[in-house]
Amino acid sequence: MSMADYGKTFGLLRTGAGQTWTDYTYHAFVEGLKDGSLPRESFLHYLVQDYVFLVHFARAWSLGVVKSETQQEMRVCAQTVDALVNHEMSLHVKTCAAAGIDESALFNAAEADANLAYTRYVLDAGVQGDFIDLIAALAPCVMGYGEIGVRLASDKSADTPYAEWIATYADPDYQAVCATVGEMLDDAVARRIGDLKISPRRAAVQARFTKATALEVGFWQMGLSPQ
Ligand SMILES: Cc1ncc(C[n+]2csc(CCO)c2C)c(N)n1
Repeated sequence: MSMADYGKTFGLLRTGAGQTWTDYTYHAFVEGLKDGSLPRESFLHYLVQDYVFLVHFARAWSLGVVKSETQQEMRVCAQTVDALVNHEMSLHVKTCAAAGIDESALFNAAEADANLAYTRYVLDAGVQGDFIDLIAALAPCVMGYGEIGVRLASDKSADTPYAEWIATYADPDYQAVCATVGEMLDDAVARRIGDLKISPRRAAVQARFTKATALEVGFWQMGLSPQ
């Protein structure tokens, strides 16, 4: 198993999520990206939904700016908003354009229920809770794709048309984003909670993380069945 070090808090939450983490990072959609067996139609359906997802995730990371209590937190959240809006979404735009789907069609795409459930769950975690509640719900998305990218890129036997997608998340720049978010999560926990392992908040923080992980599973599942 690829085990990049994304911090102590992430490690604790990842272990705590148990089988749900494996269901997410070894989902049939992911294995289809790895060996190239994922139908193009499913990939495009996923990409269109993922564009809408990223719009709402940019809103959630913007809420992170609002909930920040340190300059480091504000900087990381603001940088993530920039990365999402000005960089990550361009892969989607480029790939979809090649398939004849333009950006306004992406922006106005009808949201699948699994997509709506996930993004609004994360936004609500931030509205209802503090910075930790929000980041615990955001972490599975960031680190999960980091783990998936590294594992899929290390399989040299794979001949897949999804190599560019894999390379995006295996890229050292993206791995650095995961490490930075992991460090910020550790610092945020130290500042507000102390030792999460013995904190009365542990169960609630774990629940946020595990629910967001389960919603990632639902998102892959949605990607497998184009409407
Ligand atoms: C369903 C779904 N989950 C996670 C990601 C990956 N991702 C979303 S926001 C973000 C942080 C900024 O780069 C990353 C890595 C995705 N694209 N789609």
